[in-house]
Amino acid sequence: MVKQTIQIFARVKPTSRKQPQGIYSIDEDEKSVAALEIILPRDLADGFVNNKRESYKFKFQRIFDQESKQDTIFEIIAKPVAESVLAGYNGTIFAYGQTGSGKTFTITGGAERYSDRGIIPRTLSYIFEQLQKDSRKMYTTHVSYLEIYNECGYDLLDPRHEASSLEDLPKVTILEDPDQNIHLKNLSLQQATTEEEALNLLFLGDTNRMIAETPMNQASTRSHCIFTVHISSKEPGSATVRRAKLHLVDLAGSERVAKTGVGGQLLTEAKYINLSLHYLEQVIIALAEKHRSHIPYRNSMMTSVLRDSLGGNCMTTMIATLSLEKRNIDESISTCRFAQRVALIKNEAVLNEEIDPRLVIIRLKKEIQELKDELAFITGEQRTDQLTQMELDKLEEQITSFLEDQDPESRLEVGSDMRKIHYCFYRLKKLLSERKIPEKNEFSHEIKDKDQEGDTPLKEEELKKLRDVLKQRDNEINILVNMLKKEKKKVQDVFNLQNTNRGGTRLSLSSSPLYGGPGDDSSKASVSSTAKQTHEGSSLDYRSGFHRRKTVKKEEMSLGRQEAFEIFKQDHADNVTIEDNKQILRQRFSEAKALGESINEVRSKIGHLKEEINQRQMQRVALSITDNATGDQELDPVEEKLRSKMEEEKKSYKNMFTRLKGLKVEIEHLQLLMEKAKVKLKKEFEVWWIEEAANLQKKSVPSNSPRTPESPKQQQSQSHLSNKSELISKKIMPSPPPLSRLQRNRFNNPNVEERVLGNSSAIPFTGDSQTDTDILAFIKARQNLLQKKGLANN
Ligand SMILES: Nc1ncnc2c1ncn2[C@@H]1O[C@H](COP(=O)(O)OP(=O)(O)OP(=O)(O)O)[C@@H](O)[C@H]1O
Repeated sequence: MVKQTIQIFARVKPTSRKQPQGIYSIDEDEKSVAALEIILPRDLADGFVNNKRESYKFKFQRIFDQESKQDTIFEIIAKPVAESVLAGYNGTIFAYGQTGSGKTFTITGGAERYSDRGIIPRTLSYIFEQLQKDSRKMYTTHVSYLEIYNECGYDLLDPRHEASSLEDLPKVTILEDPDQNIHLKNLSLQQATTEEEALNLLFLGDTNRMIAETPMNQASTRSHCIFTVHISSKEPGSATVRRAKLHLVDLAGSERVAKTGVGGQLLTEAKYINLSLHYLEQVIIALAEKHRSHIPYRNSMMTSVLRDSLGGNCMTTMIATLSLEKRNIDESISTCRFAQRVALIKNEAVLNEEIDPRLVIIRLKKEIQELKDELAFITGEQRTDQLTQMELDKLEEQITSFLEDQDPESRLEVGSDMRKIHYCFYRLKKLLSERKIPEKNEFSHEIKDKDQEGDTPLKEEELKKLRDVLKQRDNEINILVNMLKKEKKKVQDVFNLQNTNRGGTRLSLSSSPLYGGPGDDSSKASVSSTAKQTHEGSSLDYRSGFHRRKTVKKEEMSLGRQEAFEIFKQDHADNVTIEDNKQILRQRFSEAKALGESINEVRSKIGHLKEEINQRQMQRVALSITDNATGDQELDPVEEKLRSKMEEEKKSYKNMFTRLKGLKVEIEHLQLLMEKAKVKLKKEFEVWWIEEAANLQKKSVPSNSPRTPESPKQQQSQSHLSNKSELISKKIMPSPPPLSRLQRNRFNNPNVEERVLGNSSAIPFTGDSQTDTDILAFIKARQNLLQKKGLANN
């Protein structure tokens, strides 16, 4: 057991504007702790933060200033936690801080550069690297990704859904068993056998999170996210399984509602966030108090899920993310105060070891078989599990005559065959429960084994010993089978619930020590084959899910919108990122290609050198035979030279190979970043498109002025355009934009068409109000863009 207080670290986000001098200072001199001093600017010191204090000092394990890079954060904060998870302890790293202070950047990473990878991808990379190195154990790794928004949990790794809103994602609920273990119903657990698979899952979850958020609901700001890596390990042949979980938590923005000054839906969200963070604070206060027996974990979903991470069996680390700009000073001080309280909490992490009941059963069964064989050898009888019909009939006769025998001393003699003994007990019990045994025959006397008196003492003793062992083993098996049944029932219950809820089958997570988690073959065996298929199917699905999404979206986009999309994306910051990353990718690809070629060259050089050395050796042997010389022990300088050259080539081969491996990971990561940026770009375009259409509508509707009659020339030109427009509109607008019904109704208003028609005779119309509205929206949007870029005619 490791007793440890929660480790607290602080990270200061770089400021975009020039930081006023002396707003904070870091003192690293003190032993094993660092102090962060926040110095209030003069104009704030008398203000709302606190009465006239000028500076605040907070202690942390370490403070990372604005210059700190992601690799340092990983090395110092996350690596030790990952190491303890690999050793079998649970671990949690959570980021806490106000919106925009860098929580997501720290936990997941930035979306632009490979070097901005956050704790999750770096930890996955480290974990898989370590697992690969350790061949002494068998490891199984699974991941899950949970989002908590307004007190509801959502599974971000559901491969069966194309989420377009949060409600599309499977809802995760909390179940608590009688032993107070938390089970997350509906949270899928996806197996990841490589770093690449795990990263794909992370990106799938992030994309689902991004797709599901609306402008009103910036999910990243207003929701809590928990990415969990589950590792189980076992040495071959051992019955002990170690399980550990690593929670990587990105909490919602911690700012107070009063300051944000929000209303409506945002206020509701803010209340939920503040409430759940308030409950988190309450849990932390309660844990920090000595002799406090009740800890209010159940108040919110987040504290329930993180129960083990706070005051439980876990090594926990908190990162306080701080934005030390003047306007954020008060929030930063709150964050630091919160961290100081968290630092008081003690956790007791224990190794999560358990016996694999499946293996114990196999061992016991083997032992039983051996005992049976031994018994058969001694008794000279070969037994099967079942009694034959003849044996059963004979036993029935014996039982009847035993029950009918008036002699109280009479005995039921069935020998030492446990199957017969069990059968007799079974029959007697049945008869007793059916009350078919006459009062006087009730066997209240002890059954004594006097009948064996004639046997030799050695045989009798041996038989008795064997019988005892058998009985003991039977008992053990019964206990284990019951344990398995209980587990199977738990899993089955969850499946049944899920089937009822969603018409599908999913796995459930549990924090119970016996839970059928990753790598637990026993639980897998107990899961129905349908469930297994679903699980296997899903882990395949997610790999294609991320890429499938983009194809679907592309097909949906009409040519007109595609044109608008092309213009839209030209200036978009994400497009710049995509283009930059494309550039980097090209470079990396060509570097990888060149490296591949060099590796091949070096490989063939090594081959040649080997051959040369062989030939040299053969020559020397041949020479020594022809010259009849014995001095072949001498070192051959030529061979030595060849050898050292070969060593050099091998070294460079190894270096190049390591670099190539690194390049592969970087290329994959960049590809995923680009994919994510593209999805985001498209999503933003859709929002913008709808907004443009709505703006156009707003401008058009209020006009009630009668239309000026058109001149015959106008009418002529219009009808001409109208005919032509059918072709054009078909060409550029095959599908309507995804407008809401409300918006569609608004657009269907003939006034709009008429008004704009009256104003812009050059616009092609189709006669179909929906398509015409699309055309108008498109043209207007294009004009706006061109105006922004200074390319408009007027
Ligand atoms: N240490 C850092 N270095 C460079 N950029 C950073 C750093 N921290 C944050 N950023 C940038 O600041 C912006 C806001 O950061 P981020 O999204 O991580 O904040 P957050 O605390 O997660 O906010 P929210 O509560 O809204 O999720 C992002 O554009 C991010 O890239």
